[in-house]
Amino acid sequence: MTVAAGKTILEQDLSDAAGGAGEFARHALSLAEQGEMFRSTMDAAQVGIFILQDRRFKYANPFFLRLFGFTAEELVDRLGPLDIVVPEQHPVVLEQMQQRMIGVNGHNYELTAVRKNGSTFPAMVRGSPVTFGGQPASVGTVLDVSAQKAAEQRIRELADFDVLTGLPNRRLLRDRFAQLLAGAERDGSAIALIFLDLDHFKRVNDSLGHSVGDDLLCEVARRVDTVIRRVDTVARLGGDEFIFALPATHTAAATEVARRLLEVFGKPFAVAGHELTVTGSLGISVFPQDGEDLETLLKNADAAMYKAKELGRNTFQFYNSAMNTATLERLLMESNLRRALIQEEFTLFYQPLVSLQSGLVIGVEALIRWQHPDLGMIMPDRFIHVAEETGLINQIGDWVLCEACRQAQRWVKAGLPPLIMAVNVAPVQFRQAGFVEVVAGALAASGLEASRLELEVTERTVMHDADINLGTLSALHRMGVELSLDDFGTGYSSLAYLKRFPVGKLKIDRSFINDLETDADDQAIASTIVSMGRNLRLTVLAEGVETIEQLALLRKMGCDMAQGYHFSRPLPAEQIADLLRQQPFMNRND
Ligand SMILES: Nc1nc2c(ncn2[C@@H]2O[C@@H]3COP(=O)(O)O[C@H]4[C@@H](O)[C@H](n5cnc6c(=O)[nH]c(N)nc65)O[C@@H]4COP(=O)(O)O[C@H]3[C@H]2O)c(=O)[nH]1
Repeated sequence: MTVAAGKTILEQDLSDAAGGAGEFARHALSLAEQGEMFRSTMDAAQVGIFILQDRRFKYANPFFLRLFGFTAEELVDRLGPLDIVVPEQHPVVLEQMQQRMIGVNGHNYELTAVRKNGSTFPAMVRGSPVTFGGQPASVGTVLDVSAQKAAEQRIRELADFDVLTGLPNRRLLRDRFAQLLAGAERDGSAIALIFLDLDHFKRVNDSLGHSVGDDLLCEVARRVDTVIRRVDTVARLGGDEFIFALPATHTAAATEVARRLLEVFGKPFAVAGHELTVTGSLGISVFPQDGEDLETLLKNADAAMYKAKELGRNTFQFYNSAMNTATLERLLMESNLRRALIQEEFTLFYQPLVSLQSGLVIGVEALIRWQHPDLGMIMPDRFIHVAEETGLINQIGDWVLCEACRQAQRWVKAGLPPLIMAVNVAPVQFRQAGFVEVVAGALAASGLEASRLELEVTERTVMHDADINLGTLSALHRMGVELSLDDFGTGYSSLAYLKRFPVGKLKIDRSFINDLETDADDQAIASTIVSMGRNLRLTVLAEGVETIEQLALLRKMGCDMAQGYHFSRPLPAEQIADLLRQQPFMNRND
């Protein structure tokens, strides 16, 4: 059987339907016209479309045949999905076929497809169960996603490595450290973290110029890399700061590595015709006694490094608890936070979200502030993590949601145009039981339409336990609430989950916008995210836009929206109202 098989099945199906219902005569189109319409649609479709029955292709449209390099005669009734997918993925394909047989709808999934000539490509496939001739069958689509995968890979590479030295950057360090931590927790071993800061590096930059400074950093990176083991990670945090993460390393072994690192600086560096003598100061913290997560260990290693500088530089110090009073500070903060909730010390500021097409403010992001009676305004970076660690974030987050929804309605009542209200949702809050109900409650109490609420979650939040989160995201999506991915580019940046999760907006992380004018890699990342978003029909917003040059570049890339100090800092509700009254308040591309 050939492509004609497709006709047979379709026609039979149509006449079954017509005979059964006795309605077909009333339809405007004849059977022949319907058949014609089917064929021309299939011929023109820019996606591979196939029909499967009994594990064999019964039909494939021209796009599909071109994609795989088969003729209809070679494929139809002769081959099945297992013949065009790499063997390792046969179990997945079999399971999917089984699901379609029992009538379960599929979602997008990725496969490595094999063409007739043996070459492979990443394919995005989706199937739906149907019945043909009274027998179960499935109809599916397939797309070649090589270009998107290449873009994803490029984003990840650019996002994970320091461009100057090629060493892992902070993001990759965070990922690697999470793995080390899981291992150390499993087998009860220690991890040492060494913070290296070059002594008087600024003098090199100031006296010999940045390019000599850069060359020196590369040379240092090369040398220190020779001192550590393969299992160790050295990362550059930026400037002249390097971090070493050493698994299974107790104090004695860490001392040994620190000595070797100091020796690295024993010989002068030959850089751009100069002989430079540089030394370094090292601070060391050890998991678990000096901290149980990367941030704490980094902070403590940093404190120890400062101590080493105080002691005359070119030496190392281990962290001890007297070096900072972080724990005490945290305890204080926790009880303070509880009181702040009761005494209503929190307030929301709002930062405009601007459409780059119209120049209008079409939404705001709610950002929490803590108006402390003695300390004044405290920014969220100082207390949100404590709230997350202690679970208080649920109550704080619920308050933020309700207040933000209420405020959005207050502006409408004051005669201002309706805005999108974007609210940050912390991972713990997102995963709490009943979160969907909390959102529904906030909407009902305020009267805000669901479509005007946008919840901002980070990539890491949704990827953690993706299946459970998919349930929550889908429930919110069904309610009509918009979902946006915050800090995009710093996590997984994966097409597969973007397609899977009902997300409507990507927010390009501020770290890619900071140096947009000068950093070609950041430009590549931002424009890749913009085009990825466009392909997936997602709105893309750039965070942290501070200059007109950044704005111009983003416009050129086709970015939809932006947010940042260039337009406005986060403001109290009344000032936002003033600003909205001046709309169109900015077409600041001049
Ligand atoms: N340098 C620079 N910064 C800019 C610019 N434009 C905006 N920002 C700052 O970037 C942050 C944007 O919010 P975010 O990435 O969601 O990051 C937020 C968010 O992760 C968290 N946060 C704030 N409010 C809440 C909240 O109600 N709930 C939760 N869970 N987290 C919140 O705290 C973070 C920091 O908030 P803020 O300090 O208000 O800092 C805000 C904002 O003031 C710019 O042009 N340049």
